[in-house]
Amino acid sequence: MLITLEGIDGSGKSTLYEGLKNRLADLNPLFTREPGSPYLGDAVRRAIAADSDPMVEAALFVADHAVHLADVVRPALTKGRLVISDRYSDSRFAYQEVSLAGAHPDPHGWLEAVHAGWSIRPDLTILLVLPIPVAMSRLAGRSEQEHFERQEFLEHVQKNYLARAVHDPGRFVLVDADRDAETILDFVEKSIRAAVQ
Ligand SMILES: Nc1ncnc2c1ncn2[C@@H]1O[C@H](COP(=O)(O)OP(=O)(O)OP(=O)(O)O)[C@@H](O)[C@H]1O
Ligand SMILES: Cc1cn([C@H]2C[C@H](O)[C@@H](COP(=O)(O)O)O2)c(=O)[nH]c1=O
Repeated sequence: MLITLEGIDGSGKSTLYEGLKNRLADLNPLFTREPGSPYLGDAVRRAIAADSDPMVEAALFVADHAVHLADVVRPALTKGRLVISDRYSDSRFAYQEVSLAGAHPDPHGWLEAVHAGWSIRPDLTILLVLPIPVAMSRLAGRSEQEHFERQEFLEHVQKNYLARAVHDPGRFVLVDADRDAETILDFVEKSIRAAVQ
């Protein structure tokens, strides 16, 4: 089973991901993330830091996904492992539909086409939803700000995530991320345990 954690920057995904490692240890999940595939993850992070051309960045995210699927996700799923990924293809649809606006005539169509036929659909997607001002105040403490971490940009990204959830309600679990980390962890742990049974 493939479970993904999604949400805007600052929504608390990494905090949740780390917490789930302890909570779900008995299920022996494979914890993984995007971007960050073997041998391409660093290139993607350098491209983000360098504020690259949006199409270059989008192509790198897709390439990172391809390596992640081929070398990490698919082999684990084939062995029957539970896979939990911090970010996955919904990040592309939420972020690159915004970043590619103006750079490509049909960002959504391109993203659909480039994933069709080979990418693996998650069984369950945990979407952390957070008011943008709260996310911005959480991100303000960071020493390095990425170019995606702007209020207007993140507003669009969160709208895209919510639209995807509306179109695929059976896959998405929406989580109010404006609560304390322990409460969120309790709720998500229960949702995942219910899904794997
Ligand atoms: N439930 C919470 N309540 C208050 N602060 C939180 C909560 N969860 C995380 N934080 C804090 O918010 C900041 C961002 O959290 P975190 O790094 O987990 O977010 P993220 O979604 O992984 O962000 P990014 O995608 O940009 O890496 C951190 O300083 C973290 O300690
Ligand atoms: C997978 C993926 C990620 N992004 C963006 C989202 C974040 O701003 C950065 C890095 O992710 P992290 O969770 O903060 O480490 O990249 C994206 O735009 N498109 C993607 O496909």
